Amino acid sequence: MMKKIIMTGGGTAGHVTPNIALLSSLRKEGFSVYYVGTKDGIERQLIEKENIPYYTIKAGKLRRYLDVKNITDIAKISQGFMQSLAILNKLKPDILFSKGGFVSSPLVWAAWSKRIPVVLHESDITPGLANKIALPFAKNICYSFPETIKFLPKDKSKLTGIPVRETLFTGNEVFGRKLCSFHDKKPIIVIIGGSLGSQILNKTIRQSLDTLLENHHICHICGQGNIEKNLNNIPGYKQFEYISDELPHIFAMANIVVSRAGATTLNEILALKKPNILIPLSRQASRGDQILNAESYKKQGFSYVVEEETLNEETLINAINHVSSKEKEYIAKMEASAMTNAIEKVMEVICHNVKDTAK
Ligand SMILES: CC(=O)N[C@H]1[C@@H](OP(=O)(O)OP(=O)(O)OC[C@H]2O[C@@H](n3ccc(=O)[nH]c3=O)[C@H](O)[C@@H]2O)O[C@H](CO)[C@@H](O)[C@@H]1O
Repeated sequence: MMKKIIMTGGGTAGHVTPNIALLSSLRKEGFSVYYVGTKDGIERQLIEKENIPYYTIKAGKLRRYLDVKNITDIAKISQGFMQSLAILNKLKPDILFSKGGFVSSPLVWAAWSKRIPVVLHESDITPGLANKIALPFAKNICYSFPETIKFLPKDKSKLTGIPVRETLFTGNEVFGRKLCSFHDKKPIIVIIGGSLGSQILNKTIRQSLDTLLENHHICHICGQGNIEKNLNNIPGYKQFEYISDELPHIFAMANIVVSRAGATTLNEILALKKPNILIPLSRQASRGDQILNAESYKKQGFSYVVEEETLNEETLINAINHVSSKEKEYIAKMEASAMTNAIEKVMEVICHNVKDTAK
């Protein structure tokens, strides 16, 4: 009989693309795959493109602080829980795989209440809130940085790394250059402000554009709604809101990647061995997970880090000059890093849990 897996995770693409990376292995193992996300979340468009049946539930934001919105969000979470139960009753999955994000919480609780095994995946050094509160309900937790184990129950956690989509390794530099109309051989800087774009990064890149364009082409992924129309026709500068299918070609042509320090993108940059500059999201805007991710990469010699508070034209240009001059050293460090084969390791955890229930 076909085994069934429900995957969940959303809010930002970093909670979705590792799930996509697992799809072909899951199918090879005989799983039929279903996805649960929100109606309007980025997960919907990313998953529907993969032809996976998609079910929606309501999600409420979990907060670490008091806010009047907590009341409406609790109502949404309760509704999400009831919807999750209905989906689980209908699909009767063998396992739930959760990448975290607010949408995952009601589903994790509902699966646990129905004794469906739950496997969590955590990408960051410190677990996100949704995963943190899900820990007692999980059979196993897959994690990505060795440092994370101190936040997790040791007996049921496994260091797997983050699955990377296989298509990312199939990029073609020439396609990438064509896509951006970069006709001469100047080195290319690709800017990725995380899956949602980054205002501060966008501002600094645009302020520094004249200087940057003297010696480079700039491909700027600036996030939904962030295209600056009056910069559209500048030769050597190409803006995108979000890139799906063409991302492999964009990565392939990049000489340097300037990026936020979301764990998924970091892991992809490392897998593709791209010299990089990281600008982690500040502690004011997050729990500080990106700062820790970036510090870890810096310590291992993979990345040059510029703190958001010190980011300006001068520090950006200095960083680019530094990384350009040490390109070979950075690549050598990344090449020497232990490749973890995350897909295989996560698949082992999933299959182990399904076998356990079949007994
Ligand atoms: C603001 C916020 O909450 N950020 C968190 C979010 O990051 P966020 O989801 O923004 O960023 P990540 O770097 O983790 O993942 C982005 C994913 O989207 C893909 N991509 C991006 C741009 C694009 O145009 N096309 C595309 O396919 C990347 O290749 C990557 O696979 O989840 C990460 C993983 O838990 C955390 O480390 C981040 O702190």
